[in-house]
Amino acid sequence: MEPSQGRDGADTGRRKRSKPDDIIAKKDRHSKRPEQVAPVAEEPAEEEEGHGLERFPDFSQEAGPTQETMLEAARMGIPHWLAHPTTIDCEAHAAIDDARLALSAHVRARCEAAGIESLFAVQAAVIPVLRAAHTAARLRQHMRDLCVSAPTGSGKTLAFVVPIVEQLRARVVVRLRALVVLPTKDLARQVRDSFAFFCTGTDLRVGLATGDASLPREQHALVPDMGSPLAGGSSAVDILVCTPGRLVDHLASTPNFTLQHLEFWVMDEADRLLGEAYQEWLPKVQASIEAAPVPSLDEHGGAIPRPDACTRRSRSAGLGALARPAARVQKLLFSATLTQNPAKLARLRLARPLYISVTGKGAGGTYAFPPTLDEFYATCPQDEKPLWLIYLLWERRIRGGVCFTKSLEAAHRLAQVVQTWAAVVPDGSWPGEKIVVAEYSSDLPPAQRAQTMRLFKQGKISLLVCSDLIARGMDIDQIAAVVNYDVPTHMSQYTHRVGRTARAGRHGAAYTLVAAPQAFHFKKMMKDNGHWGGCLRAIVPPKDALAGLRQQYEAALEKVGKVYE
Ligand SMILES: Nc1ncnc2c1ncn2[C@@H]1O[C@H](COP(=O)(O)OP(=O)(O)OP(=O)(O)O)[C@@H](O)[C@H]1O
Repeated sequence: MEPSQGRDGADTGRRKRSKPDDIIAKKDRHSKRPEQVAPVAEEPAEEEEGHGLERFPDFSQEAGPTQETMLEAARMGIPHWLAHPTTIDCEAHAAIDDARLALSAHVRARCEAAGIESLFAVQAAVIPVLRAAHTAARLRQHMRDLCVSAPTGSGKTLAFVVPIVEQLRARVVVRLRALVVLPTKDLARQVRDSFAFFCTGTDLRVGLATGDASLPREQHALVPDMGSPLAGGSSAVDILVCTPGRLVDHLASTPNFTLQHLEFWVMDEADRLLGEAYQEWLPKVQASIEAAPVPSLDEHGGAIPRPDACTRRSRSAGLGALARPAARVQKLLFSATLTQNPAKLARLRLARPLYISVTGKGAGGTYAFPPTLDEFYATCPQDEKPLWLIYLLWERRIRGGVCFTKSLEAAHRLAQVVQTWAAVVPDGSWPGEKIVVAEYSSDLPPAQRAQTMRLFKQGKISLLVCSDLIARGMDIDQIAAVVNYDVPTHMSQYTHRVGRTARAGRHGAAYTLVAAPQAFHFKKMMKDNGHWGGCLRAIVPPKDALAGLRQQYEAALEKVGKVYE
């Protein structure tokens, strides 16, 4: 039966067939995988926030905190600043030439080159704070650390890229002054590209340390002089974008690599960075920033600071009466799902922190979503989920879709089933163009991953099936829809996954397939986070709507089943 016929045609009954779960969730032993390569870090299972001390009182954004919720926050040990965010309306854009932003002609020209007509709410809120802090900080030690929470796709990257470039543009000597840490290589590359774009036309140099290149190569790219120890270190870059593990490698083994000149320390996807040890990166970076520079020895063996040691932070340590108070590194945390765990934030020793929270759809709950996102869910039998995915592809005309599964293995097998199904659908029977499905996972060779992404961006792939590799932070314009094939285990995972679409004011749709055993958990998770009711709409296919798709689906299932026999 053709899919198009089947929509109104009758089902001829179900043949005996392999259960899709047996195929999709089977162990790896029969897997016909390409050559194994070192995997890229997958997004680990998110740690659930919201138990005991970690649970944040639910403040209504409109009404503001009541006396009761304030008391509750105090009782739970939540600091005042965390319980009282500065709330920004997501519609509060600002014109590029708005005087509060004080943007230079250079940055305005780069915005124009990027097609940016106005600044998004998070940018309009954060840029003036950072600009003012750095002008005033030279006179007064009043710089505040920032924690910024804003919906996915709301433009958080430029909220730190623009002010950092503005601040460093006028520097004379190259020093490592801005450190930007991200949890994965792909995200680090993406942010490096944003810096590179805004630094074009300036002398500023941007470095990347993710482990993509060998350690010696990275060392030479970052530190021009590794010969003898220099009190002030040595740097070939002003801005370093890195992953935490590689940063620790450089701190441990790159001569003259130093953080003593830092002015900005950005943690993007901060909740993920704070949620994992990454070789104890956090205390190591803190120790390195706070360490006094190593004095050089003069010819008489006395310790004197070499001229380069007169850094902002070493002045107070080395120059006695001439000492000025040490400048501080400004810490900037960004995430769509910023941790509200006071214990985790306390590890950062934030100074006079300011918490900026940009609203979105679902304001009032802990998580905010892009206002341009439409969310749906469909309750279906566990062993028919692939068929329901095919139904969504067909009925919702999903093109430029990303489908998230719970594991690499599940992604691999699901991709095989849907690919095989697409191949058995006779030409002409599918409304619109041919469906092309591809797998995108961390255990594919990097070249194959890059090629798949290229084809997806060119619109030659209709659906990418993947695990959580690109669930967080990845900014891909072409994603028009997200499918949660497996229900996310935590609300933050749901937020990041669905946030791959509906970015930068574009429309997008998110679909979640909820198998009966997960229905209770899914509904509870949504309700507990104030994201039920009008937020999601149920998809209920008309009777027999799936019948017409079943024949080819079962044929595909059987074919794939044979591979694993
Ligand atoms: N002012 C602007 N005008 C138009 N487009 C913008 C503007 N600012 C950012 N963008 C675009 O919006 C998209 C999303 O931005 P960005 O990746 O910074 O989002 P994000 O808030 O970091 O999302 P996530 O939480 O998912 O990481 C990017 O493609 C970016 O180029």
